[in-house]
Amino acid sequence: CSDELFIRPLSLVLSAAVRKGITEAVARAFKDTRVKAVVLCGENGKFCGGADIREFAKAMSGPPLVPMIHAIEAGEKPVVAAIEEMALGGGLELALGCHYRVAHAKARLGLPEVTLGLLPAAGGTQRLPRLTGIPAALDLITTGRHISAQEALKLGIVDRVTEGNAVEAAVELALSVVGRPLAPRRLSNHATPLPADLDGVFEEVLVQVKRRARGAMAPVACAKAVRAAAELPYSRGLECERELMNTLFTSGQARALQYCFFAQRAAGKWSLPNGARWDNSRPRAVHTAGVIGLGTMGRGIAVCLVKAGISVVAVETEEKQLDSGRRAVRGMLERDAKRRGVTAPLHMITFTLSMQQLRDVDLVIEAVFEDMALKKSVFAELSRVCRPNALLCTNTSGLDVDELASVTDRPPLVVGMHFFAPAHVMKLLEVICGPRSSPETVATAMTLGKRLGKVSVAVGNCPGFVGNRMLKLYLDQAHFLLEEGASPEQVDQALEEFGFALGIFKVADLSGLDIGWRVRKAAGLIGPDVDPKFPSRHRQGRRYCPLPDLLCEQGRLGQKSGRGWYLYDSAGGKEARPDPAISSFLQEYRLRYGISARRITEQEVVERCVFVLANEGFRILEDGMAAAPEDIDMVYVFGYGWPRHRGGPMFHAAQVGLATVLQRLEFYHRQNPDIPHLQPSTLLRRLVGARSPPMQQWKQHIRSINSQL
Ligand SMILES: CCCCCCCC/C=C\C/C=C/C(=O)SCCNC(=O)CCNC(=O)[C@H](O)C(C)(C)COP(=O)(O)OP(=O)(O)OC[C@H]1O[C@@H](n2cnc3c(N)ncnc32)[C@H](O)[C@@H]1OP(=O)(O)O
Repeated sequence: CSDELFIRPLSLVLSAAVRKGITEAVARAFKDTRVKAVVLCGENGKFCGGADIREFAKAMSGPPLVPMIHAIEAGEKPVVAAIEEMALGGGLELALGCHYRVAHAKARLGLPEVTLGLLPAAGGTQRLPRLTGIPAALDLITTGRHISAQEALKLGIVDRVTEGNAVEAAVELALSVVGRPLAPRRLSNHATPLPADLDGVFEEVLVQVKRRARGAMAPVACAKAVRAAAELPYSRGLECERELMNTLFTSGQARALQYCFFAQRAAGKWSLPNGARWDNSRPRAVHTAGVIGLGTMGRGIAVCLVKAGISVVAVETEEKQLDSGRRAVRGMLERDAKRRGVTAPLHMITFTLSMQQLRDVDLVIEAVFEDMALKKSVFAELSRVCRPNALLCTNTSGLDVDELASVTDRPPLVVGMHFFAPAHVMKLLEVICGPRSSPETVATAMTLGKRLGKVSVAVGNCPGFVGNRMLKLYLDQAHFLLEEGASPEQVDQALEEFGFALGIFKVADLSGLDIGWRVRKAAGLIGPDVDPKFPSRHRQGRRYCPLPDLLCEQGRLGQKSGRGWYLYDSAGGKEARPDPAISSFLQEYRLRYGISARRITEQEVVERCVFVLANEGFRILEDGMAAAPEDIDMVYVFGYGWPRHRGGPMFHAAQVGLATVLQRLEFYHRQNPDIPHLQPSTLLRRLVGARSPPMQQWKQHIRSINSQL
């Protein structure tokens, strides 16, 4: 119309073309005497998802963001951002350069650059603190969390929130402010409001960020940039922001985190050998679900389902377990509802001792004890009870999904849904596609995972699937290192320095050492043929470490018994302390077997534990149990505490250099010829022979792809 001009970016992201479009249109609008005010909005009801991450890997082209935003802020006509759906990263920075901001009530705002190993380098670290003050800006910039429009209003980030049409509300606001002075609306002119204890605030944030993401550079750089906003004038703060960004931009960490962003999305695009794919297979609607077994896993799964709006029938076999399950699930739902200020949806879950109650559900997730015979009896019973088209899913962590399917009347409707403990918190869902799982079944499980807020990764049906198959070898290395002279705390410290949230022995104590003990018994590694007093260090033709079995025999089961690889204050205690008894136990063990302890370096701990993961990842690719290295990496990042800023074991191997990984594995294998998993995989050798092509080309080097997916 005659006195206003709409400028519409062309897409979700601030690509070079979009920046060009905005720069030119704003210049035109500022020049055009008929235009009194400008409203900036997005296409298709989405304001902006930020800079185009794909452009970061290319040479910079198109107008840069910083001067573009500066020109908007410096303009003599009011510019109002109409924020629909989202203003993220560079998108929010663009909005902060506008003189006013109107958001739709459902919009989300945030500066998630830190999650990509970067910082908001289009003036965001300088403008936001001037608007909200230091603590709120530090929180948003160092965590990257998204906030609602209501929270943004409270923080002063937006001027108005509307339930109606945000563009219309922005136009109304724009017209109402024509002629008002713009200088007070330019955030770069503002002085940053300072907290009384500036040093204290920053010290606390640095402690928090280091705890949250050990070894990650970006959160620390983000805090430094905000500090510049507290101490320097805007223009100097901007320089500091740029310098910090330069360092981050070229770092391996930023590359790894951006890789994770795309790998996470790629994992959703599954395909099966029969041609079924994410985009040609329709998932079933799931309104009601059954959960069988209310142990730790079943409880978490039931909570996830209810929170996603699915009615649940939860089944247990005995009154006592049912009661404690009911209390636990209700407690979790109530705490969650309290935190979110809503009513707990307790009416959506029924607790019962009768399998008959599952007759009408759309899908069942079995989460009973990890025992094939027990699971088979449950699946046979489900076949009898459930409607013929109900999906039957198992939360097994490693058993043969096809063997389970074979006892049912509907193998195509059977699929694995492997959740990770605690199931209502952990983001990973391994969807195990049995050879007979139908495309619709896989599509339903993958889509349900997404609906539950999980990162669903389709994997093949082999012992341990992807995650636990690799974990076993990682754990083996850690145990062998103890035999050779390391202590649990030394191994854990090296892994935590590498970036793992928790070292492997702390994780083992947390999960319970008896879990692996039971699995080893079932695999015939412990049994009547093994002398309990003097167990051999070789089983089934390879080196075996009986240390964890010996610990379990002493009743040291981890946190739950107050003692495991570490000592805890009490049963269930959380604070792990090194235990002198473990040190003597290891010394006696080495003495008994004639092992002379040697000094083990941090490098050896990390290389053996981490390279063995990647080595098995290559074998998994060769076996067709994962469709791509990205899938393996996402399993490790979202399910096993792998440090995101190192991309995943496969990405890390590529970063270190495949030739180096090969050479180090050969070295360790020469030292330990009885550990077959240190022997480099065929695919790794072939890739090195082909001069280490990029990850996207790895699959081309598998001789005969026998995809199980
Ligand atoms: C030497 C120094 C030089 C420095 C020069 C650089 C200056 C930089 C200045 C400023 C820094 C600003 C940085 C940024 O803005 S970084 C980006 C920040 N934004 C984000 O992190 C948001 C990322 N996106 C999301 O969170 C979500 O995608 C969403 C909320 C926007 C939408 O979610 P949803 O509807 O679930 O869709 P998908 O996630 O599936 O995404 C759809 C599709 O779009 C792709 N995509 C999304 N966001 C981006 C993006 N920012 N860049 C590129 N591509 C993006 C996504 O990958 C999907 O693609 P598909 O899989 O191919 O379908």
